[in-house]
Amino acid sequence: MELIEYADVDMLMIQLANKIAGQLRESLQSEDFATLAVPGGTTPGPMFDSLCAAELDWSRVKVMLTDERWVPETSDRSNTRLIKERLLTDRAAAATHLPLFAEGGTAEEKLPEVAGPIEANLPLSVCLLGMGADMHTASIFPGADRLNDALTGTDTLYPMRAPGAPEPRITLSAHVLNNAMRRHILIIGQEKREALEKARHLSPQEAPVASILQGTTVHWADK
Ligand SMILES: O=C(O)[C@H](O)[C@@H](O)[C@H](O)[C@H](O)COP(=O)(O)O
Repeated sequence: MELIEYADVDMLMIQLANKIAGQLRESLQSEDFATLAVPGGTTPGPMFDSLCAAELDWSRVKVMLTDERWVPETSDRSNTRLIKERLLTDRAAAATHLPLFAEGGTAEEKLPEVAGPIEANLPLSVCLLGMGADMHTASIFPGADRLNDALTGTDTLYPMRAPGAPEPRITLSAHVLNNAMRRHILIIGQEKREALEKARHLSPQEAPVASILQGTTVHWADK
């Protein structure tokens, strides 16, 4: 794991967006398509605001979430809504969105339908993850019902219910996250920095983020 500290959050968001845009361009030099996975939550919005304006051939980029809350897009908890509003806009409106949510059923029922197009576009060229102070990443939470499957199974997606998550979730597996060609984590603030340090000495069961740290670049700013 490599840790990059930035002078402030604004600097981090701009430089990380440049880095990801550069890596997508690099992928597009040798591949017909590039695949980008991004987290939802409250942290990455400003990074999306920069990335969506990046000059690259977005028509050859497929964008997906690392995980989703199983709520309709009308909910302000919807990560799909977040990326539609802040990432799949401007130049990036030309990208193809591979949805991690489908109306009309539970995550368990809809999983095969959602998994098909995602599987057809793996491995991920670039994977950006978030992390919670409880050391979850994507929706792989400590204490979750399918924790072990998501950490050790070879399926692409797992439905997930966890005490720390207010609604059912769906998440890419650690297997898929670890097979990404390039992996980044974006975290802000002292609490998450301390959680990350702690996670490095814990098992993935206790600290799921520990399962994807090898070869990952962590981007951090205090505020
Ligand atoms: O849907 C989600 O919640 C995410 O994808 C999740 O894994 C997120 O990255 C962390 O929970 C951090 O969330 P914050 O950025 O809101 O702290």
